[in-house]
Amino acid sequence: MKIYNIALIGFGGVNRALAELIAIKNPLWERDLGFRLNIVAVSDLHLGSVISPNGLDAKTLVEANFAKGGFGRLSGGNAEADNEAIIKTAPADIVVEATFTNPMDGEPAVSHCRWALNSGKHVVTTNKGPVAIAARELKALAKANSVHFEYEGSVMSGTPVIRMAEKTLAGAEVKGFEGILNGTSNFVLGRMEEGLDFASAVAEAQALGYAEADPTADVEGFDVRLKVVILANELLGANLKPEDVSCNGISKLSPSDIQAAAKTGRRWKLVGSAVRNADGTITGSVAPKQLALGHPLTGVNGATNAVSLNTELLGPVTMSGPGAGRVETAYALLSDIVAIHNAQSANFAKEAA
Ligand SMILES: NC(=O)C1=CN([C@@H]2O[C@H](COP(=O)(O)OP(=O)(O)OC[C@H]3O[C@@H](n4cnc5c(N)ncnc54)[C@H](O)[C@@H]3O)[C@@H](O)[C@H]2O)C=CC1
Ligand SMILES: N[C@@H](CC=O)C(=O)O
Repeated sequence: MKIYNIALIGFGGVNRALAELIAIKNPLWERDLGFRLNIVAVSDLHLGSVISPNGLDAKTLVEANFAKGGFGRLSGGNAEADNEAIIKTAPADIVVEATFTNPMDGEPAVSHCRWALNSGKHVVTTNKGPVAIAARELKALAKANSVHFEYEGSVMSGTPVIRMAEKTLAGAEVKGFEGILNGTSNFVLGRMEEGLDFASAVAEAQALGYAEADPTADVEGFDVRLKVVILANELLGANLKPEDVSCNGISKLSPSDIQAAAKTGRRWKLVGSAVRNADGTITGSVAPKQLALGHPLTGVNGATNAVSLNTELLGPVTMSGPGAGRVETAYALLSDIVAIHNAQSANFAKEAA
């Protein structure tokens, strides 16, 4: 049975949820997936950092309710985050990057990924910054170091849109897509339709763990813009940067706009889309749209996301599932680790044959 040592960079909602899952699900994963996870290091801006080569108790990490700098109290701990040393020197097989998404230049997460890959460690991440801004470089770095760079949770949380489109729909020829790609804004639009004001709806989304550290990214469309870039680059072979994608959010919609649309059987949705044009160029956009009841995205409610892929051979293929949430996103990290484990197991089997 395989044990993967992991280092957690960032210990907020998502990585904490992964630790919670590790505390209870390792025996199940060992039986069903063929591995267990052992946390050997954690580094967090607020809590500090800690390395324990034999492993930290996941339950204690989750339940201890550490205050600012609290990891400094642990053996091997430091009251300050020390990402570079942790990533480069912790005895980890996999670095789990779940710090804040920086929609401008992806830093410092891009550097976290570079340090890990250059140290021969796999990276799994839910952070959209490095994927939207530096995926090509990071994939090449992973290849050069014979490790994996996996990022299923960067779009639609634990709903496996990237792997589904790339693996299961290989050959179907994706020509474009449109989707609801931000759980917070979709949740906020739904709550406003029910009569809640914008600020209270955003506060609810924050409490539920859906929103970015700065929810401006959710409501102004910046988060969807990163996801449009990721999907367009992955599925359409584009080379878009965030600034190539036009972007408008939902903050200018008033409760009366939303309720007026509802009265006519329509719903406002924040739609992210990209299309391959006749000349081969790819155009991406993010904009609020009023959708009619029969549209496949109209009935997608709450933090649920959906994407409709326009394929040459199948026509539209629509996938829907959680787009945000702590456990839902931690599942994406697990699914990335399963992908690494399966690839490694296949390699070992090939070498042994
Ligand atoms: N929460 C969700 O539903 C989803 C989140 N994501 C992405 O996953 C990542 C993590 O999300 P959450 O855990 O919800 O965020 P969070 O805001 O709850 O936690 C982020 C943690 O990272 C720490 N941190 C920030 N910068 C750091 C740095 N430079 N070094 C060390 N630690 C640092 C913070 O102290 C915080 O504890 C974000 O990039 C987010 O965009 C992706 C899909 C869904
Ligand atoms: N804040 C994001 C989280 C996932 O990327 C959202 O609300 O969708």
